[in-house]
Amino acid sequence: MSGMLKTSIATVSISGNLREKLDAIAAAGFDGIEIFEADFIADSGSPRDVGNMVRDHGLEITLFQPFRDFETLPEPARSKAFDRAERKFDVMQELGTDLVLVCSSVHPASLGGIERAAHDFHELGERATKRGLRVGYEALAWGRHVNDHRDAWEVVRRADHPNIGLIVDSFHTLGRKLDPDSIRSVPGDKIFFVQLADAPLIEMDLLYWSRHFRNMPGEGDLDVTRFMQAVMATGYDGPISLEIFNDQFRGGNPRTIAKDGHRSLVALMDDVKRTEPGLNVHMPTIPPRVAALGFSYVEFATRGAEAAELTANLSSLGFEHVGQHLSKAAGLWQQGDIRIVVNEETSGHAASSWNARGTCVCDMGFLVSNARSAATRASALGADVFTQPVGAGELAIPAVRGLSGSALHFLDDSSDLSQVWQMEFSAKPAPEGVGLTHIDHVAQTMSYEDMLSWSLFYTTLFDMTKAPMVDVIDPDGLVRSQAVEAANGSVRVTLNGADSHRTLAGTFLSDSFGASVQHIAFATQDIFKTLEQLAKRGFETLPISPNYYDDLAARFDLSDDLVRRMQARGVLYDQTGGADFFQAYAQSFSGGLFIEIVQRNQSYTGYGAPNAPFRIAAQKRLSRAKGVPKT
Ligand SMILES: O=C(O)c1ccc(O)c(O)c1
Ligand SMILES: [Mg+2]
Repeated sequence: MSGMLKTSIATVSISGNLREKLDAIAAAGFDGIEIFEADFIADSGSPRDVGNMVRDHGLEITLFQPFRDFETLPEPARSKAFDRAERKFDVMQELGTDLVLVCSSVHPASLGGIERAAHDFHELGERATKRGLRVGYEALAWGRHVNDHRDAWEVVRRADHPNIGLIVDSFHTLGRKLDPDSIRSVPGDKIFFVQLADAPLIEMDLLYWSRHFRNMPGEGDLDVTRFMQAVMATGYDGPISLEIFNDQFRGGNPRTIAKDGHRSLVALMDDVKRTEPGLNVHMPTIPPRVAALGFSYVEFATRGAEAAELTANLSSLGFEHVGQHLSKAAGLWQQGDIRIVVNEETSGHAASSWNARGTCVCDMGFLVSNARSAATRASALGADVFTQPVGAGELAIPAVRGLSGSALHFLDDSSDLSQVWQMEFSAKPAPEGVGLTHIDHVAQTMSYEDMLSWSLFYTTLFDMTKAPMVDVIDPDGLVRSQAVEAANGSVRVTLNGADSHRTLAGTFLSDSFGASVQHIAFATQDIFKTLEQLAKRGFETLPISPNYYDDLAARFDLSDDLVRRMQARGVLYDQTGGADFFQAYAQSFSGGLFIEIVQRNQSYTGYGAPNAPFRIAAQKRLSRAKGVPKT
């Protein structure tokens, strides 16, 4: 009987030289690799050396690939193809792997014909058997004659050879919109190998899409779970292997990409088990995705004058200092359900965050359905557990490392964790303040290439889904924004990816020495009432150009009075499907952090992206006027 399912990844999926790739793949927890011919040719070691190097990393070579343009050639090309195959067999034996992938021919001279192909594969099977090797046939979505896994299976079936089997690849099946359930009728022992990849739905040439835009299962839009359910239903028990051709990954950090890949496989197989419990999936059981019910708190690391500026800001926003930590230099500021911890410790996590990047969000607490399960699932998905010494009278709250090493704590109502505010801060009841009720969303700014990693992080750990990607137009460049959201919007995080240093997000990214929370949006039920009370406290909103309001009156059917009131308070407006959205901004503090105030009609699901160019222009105008360098 079989043991645990083996995980594998193709060496093309990540950057670096072969040794760097192997280090990253082994560290991420994979069992094996598909070795791409080019990776081994580029290495200076002999095939035997390369094989040993792979095994020294605790990895096995699950597949050698690709062997191209083999089947249905006329003579003399046909004989040459068999000669080429024999040379590859030599290499495989030296490397120490028994399975080769033959992808369907794109050769202009190939004749096609299922029976002719089956005949060629039968003969190849005979030759492979002499060497103790096996051959898998994969239909490329753009193959000249065979481009559908059902036809590849018919070739394999008719080849009728124990050493000839089928290789399925989720991209080729799902990318061509073929029904993955057609795989269910293939006998599991005739599927020799399974390759997995997702991809964003973009209309383009299949080959170009496949070679440049594949990504990890869960990072794209294909139903890889359904594909994998079909594969597992056949009784397949070979390796599950990622084969990701992606321009960005080729230049990315090999360790991050490998980790993301392993995370995607663990989450995928967990989804497969949960969606179709009857399947025999030999993977360790992990807790299900955790419901994210709200933000419990956001914690700033700060010090001295910046701390004074931050608390003055909070105070002008209607927050009150409701408690002080029993042993740490950390104050709790609250209004409604919004808790902000202001941490001025000179040692520990907050201190090192402040040392590295100045005033910043060093920690967030999510209220979840079950905090312990969240931590267990997070570790199973490869997150780094975060721990700090727990002082007398303090609770050990489970946590992992989030964006850029920041902490992400899990709290729930079902255990003593809900007592933390009383126990550690002797917190007074929260004031109503100016009517800010809860955190609507937190915006994390990162470099564009980190966006997939973090959306995968949130959507595999929590019961959260991705909203459609939005372009935020900055006067100096484009910022991509991807929101991840819990059902009914109880937790929303926007991931903003900058790739130019001249955008507001890009400037923040370099000034804050890495990815971090750039803004926090607080919700109110009545933005005008809230802003009126704030004005009395001397709070200043970001001034918006009068042109914006002329345009607004032209774009939407709004009363003159409403537009006038918006203009008076610097309120921006958006509407989708009849649902209103109002937003206003506070002036930035501490190197570009800022606060947003929103009033969201229940069914408005966006973030006011159409307003971003005007808001960003206003922020840049203001920082220039204040003489803040570089923006
Ligand atoms: O793009 C290709 O040529 C290619 C090669 C081998 C594969 O397994 C594949 O899915 C694609
Ligand atoms: Mg493939």
